[in-house]
Amino acid sequence: MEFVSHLNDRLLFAVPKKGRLQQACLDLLSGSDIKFHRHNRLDIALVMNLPLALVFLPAADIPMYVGEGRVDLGITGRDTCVEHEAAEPPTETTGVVEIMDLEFGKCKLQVQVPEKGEIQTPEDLVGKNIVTSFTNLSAKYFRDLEAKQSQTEGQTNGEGGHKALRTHIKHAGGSVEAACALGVADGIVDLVESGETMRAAGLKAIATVVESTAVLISSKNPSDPKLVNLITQRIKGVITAQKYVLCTYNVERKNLAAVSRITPGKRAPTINSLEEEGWVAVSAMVERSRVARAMDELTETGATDILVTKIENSRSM
Ligand SMILES: Nc1ncnc2c1ncn2[C@@H]1O[C@H](COP(=O)(O)OP(=O)(O)OP(=O)(O)O)[C@@H](O)[C@H]1O
Ligand SMILES: O=P(O)(O)OC[C@H]1O[C@H](OP(=O)(O)OP(=O)(O)O)[C@H](O)[C@@H]1O
Repeated sequence: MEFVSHLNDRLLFAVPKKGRLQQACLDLLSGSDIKFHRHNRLDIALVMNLPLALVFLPAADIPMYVGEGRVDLGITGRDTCVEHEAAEPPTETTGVVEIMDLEFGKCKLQVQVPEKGEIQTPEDLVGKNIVTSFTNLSAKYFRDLEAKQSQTEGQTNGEGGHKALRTHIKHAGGSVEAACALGVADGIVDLVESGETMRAAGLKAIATVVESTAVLISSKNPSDPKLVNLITQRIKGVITAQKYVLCTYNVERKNLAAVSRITPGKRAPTINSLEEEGWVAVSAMVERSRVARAMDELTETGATDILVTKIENSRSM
């Protein structure tokens, strides 16, 4: 394909082609001024203002491409990275490097069983049927559990070899929560965020295998480390801008110590003197999630003219 010849000098950056992480990823790219035009049905897009190409791939496949060094950078869930690394026998991978937690796509990979059944603990599932999209992590989880059980029962692994897994791990590509009701599983290992899907299927969680958020990952030896660093700094700036707001207010100098405790800033608040004797103007970054409370406390402490402004973008070390 003629298009592919344009990729030679470009850093390849994989982003989810659909699903839960995609919109937040596109917002991050847009906030980082990574401009691209994606042709209809094409999974590769050349970036117009950087020597970069975006590759749109299923989130679960991204660690494989990055781990094998075929793609330099990627955004996906941490769950998919640990699933890739848990392959047994190990796949051909040099491993992925987690550069940054992106703080969205928060979920847990959990062992779930029917709410009204006999199974109460993960140990009760040993030797039974498990359905999951995360077969590597589930096999590892139950292998460890079986090893622990054997130890307490005083059994050994024989001649140093891997003992065969007694728990049956079966793969399903989606709608995993239906597996117990359909009689193919005694338990499942699947992602939970709000818990709505789990409860609707009459299931409950009995253990957590992995906690996950979206992460920025790179291969061990990216083709252009300087560009990787530039993109990392831009993305970090966008995430900080999303997380913080800028709070400015006026306060009497005598109350400065008290208000600085309420809005300590990321490093320290910026203080400017006002024309009015004894008064100062303060500006500080405040986490968006606690700004309303901070404004209440500032008012109680005598601050006035409190303004909160959205941060468009940011950059710091
Ligand atoms: N309910 C959820 N809440 C938050 N993050 C989630 C949730 N489900 C999945 N994720 C995250 O998003 C990643 C992609 O999952 P998603 O279900 O969107 O994949 P997909 O590519 O659409 O595949 P599928 O076709 O299997 O659904 C997961 O690996 C996980 O990190
Ligand atoms: O705890 P909740 O907020 O309900 O979210 C959990 C659900 O989200 C994911 O599935 P998704 O909806 O992406 O579709 P899938 O089942 O096809 O993977 C996951 O596999 C669960 O089914």
